[in-house]
This record gives sequence, structure tokens and C-alpha cells, in this order.
Amino acid sequence: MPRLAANLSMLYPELPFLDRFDAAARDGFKGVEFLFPYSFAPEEIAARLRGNELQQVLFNAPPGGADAAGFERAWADGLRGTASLPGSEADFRTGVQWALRYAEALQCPRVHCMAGIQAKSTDSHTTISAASSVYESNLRWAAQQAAAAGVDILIEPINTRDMPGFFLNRQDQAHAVVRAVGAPNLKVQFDLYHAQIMEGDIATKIREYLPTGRVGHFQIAGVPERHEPSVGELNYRYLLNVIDDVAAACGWDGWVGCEYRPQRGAVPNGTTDGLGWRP
Ligand SMILES: O=C(O)[C@@H](O)C(=O)CO
Ligand SMILES: [Mg+2]
Repeated sequence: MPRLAANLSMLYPELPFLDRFDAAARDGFKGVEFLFPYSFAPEEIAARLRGNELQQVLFNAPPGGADAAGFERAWADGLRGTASLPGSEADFRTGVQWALRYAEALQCPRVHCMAGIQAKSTDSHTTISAASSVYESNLRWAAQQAAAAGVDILIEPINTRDMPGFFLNRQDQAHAVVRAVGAPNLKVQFDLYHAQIMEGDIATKIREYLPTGRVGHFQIAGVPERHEPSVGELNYRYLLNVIDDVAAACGWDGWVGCEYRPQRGAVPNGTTDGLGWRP
């Protein structure tokens, strides 16, 4: 079975963030991921990882803004990354620099840079081509900065129902960007939940894309409610087996993030009680 990481932004919602590391370790997870660490000192998080013998496998660069308070405000204001936003290049670079400092402190090998939500425009062709060119040049710069630290930069296609206007929505679009940028440490974060909503045919896409070496990470959740993978229309056992088989054949050695909202919500032990789906 692929290695499963607990997503601490979504799992254990009944606990304060720092206590979620202890809970994940108690539940047998060896890896964790989350969206943003910036409200906490890197040393505080590193201590939780060390104390629980957990690996940090992924987190996100800031969604926008220029400092820790600004990052929180940006998310609350609806910013979902700046990588494809013309005019936000300075915030993008500041965010990547913050992320790489945390990645070093947490010994985390992957940072996800969200593409961002495009402003509505009457001239959509010009908007898309300006966004594409900013996106590629920002990602090229980020990948260069991250290479020196041994970190992969990830991009994630996200479904337009949850994030209307988000720039990156499909696997083929993401792989085309990675090919165009041409940096070996720029990879795709293949979230099966978003992919099922946008395009389906998930097993075929795993078989198509994983052997390319361009997939850096997977995430799973049930569709459409984003609860436990066992709830909903995806056959997650079959899909985890497909990942396992293809990974063994091509030597892929990554993680699958459990990025779902527990069906029982924020009740005590709701996440733990819902973990029976794990193989
Ligand atoms: O799928 C998601 O929502 C996350 O992986 C993310 O990074 C943005 O919210
Ligand atoms: Mg995801």
C-alpha cells in the first residue's frame, strides 16, 4: 500500500492544530501534511514532528500577502495563491521564500504553490495568455530557488465547483505547464478528489501520468462530500492498488495525503473512529 499522510488542516478538527500531530501519530500515521504553518514558529512545529517521529511531507506556500498576518488575511479574503496572477509577482516571491525557510526547518521535501483565482475579464483570451506566461515564469523562478534546498515545487489542479475561477483545473493542463517550465523539481500534486469532479477516468490517468516522473504527490477523499475515501463514488481500494502497482513498476516512492473532512465532524475521536477505511 502507498504511504498515507494525515492532512492536519482537515483531520482532527476537534483538536488545536499543534495537538493534531500527536493524534496522527497515535493513529499510526508516519507522515503529515497541512495547508499553512505560518501562524506558528517553525521550531514549534519541528518539535511536534520530532516528538512524534513524524515526517512532514508537504505544505503550501502562502496564499497571498507579504507577512504572517497578511497570509492569514489573504486566505480569509479569498486569495488562493498568486502563482498565475499578473501584478502579484512580488508577493509570490516573498511567499516562496517564507515557504522554503519553513521547509528547511521542517525538513519537508515538497511545497505546493497554488495557482490563484483569476479576476473576471471581458477579454478572456488575453487574460489567459497573460496568466499562463506569469505562471510559467513564477514557477521557473520558484523551482530554481527550491532546487538549491532539495525541495520540489508542486502545482495542483483544483475543481471549479469548490474554487470558481481557479486557474489550474485539469491534469493535462498541469502536465503541460510542467513540461513547458522544464524544471526537474516542478511536479504535479494529483488530488483524486478534484480530478474525479473535473474529469474522471482516474485509474487511466494514474497509469498515464505516474510513470512520467512528473507526479510528486497524491491526495484522496470521498467524492462528492469530501469525507472519508470510503464514502462516495470513488473505489479508493482499487485506486490505491493502481497507485501501488504503477509505483512499483516505475520506482515512485511518494505519499498519498488523506485530505478529507471526517464525516463525524469535530466530535471527540471523530477522525480516529472514521479511520477504518485504511487498508
Ligand atoms: O485540495 C486542496 O484543497 C489542497 O490540496 C490545497 O492545497 C488547496 O486548498
Ligand atoms: Mg488537495
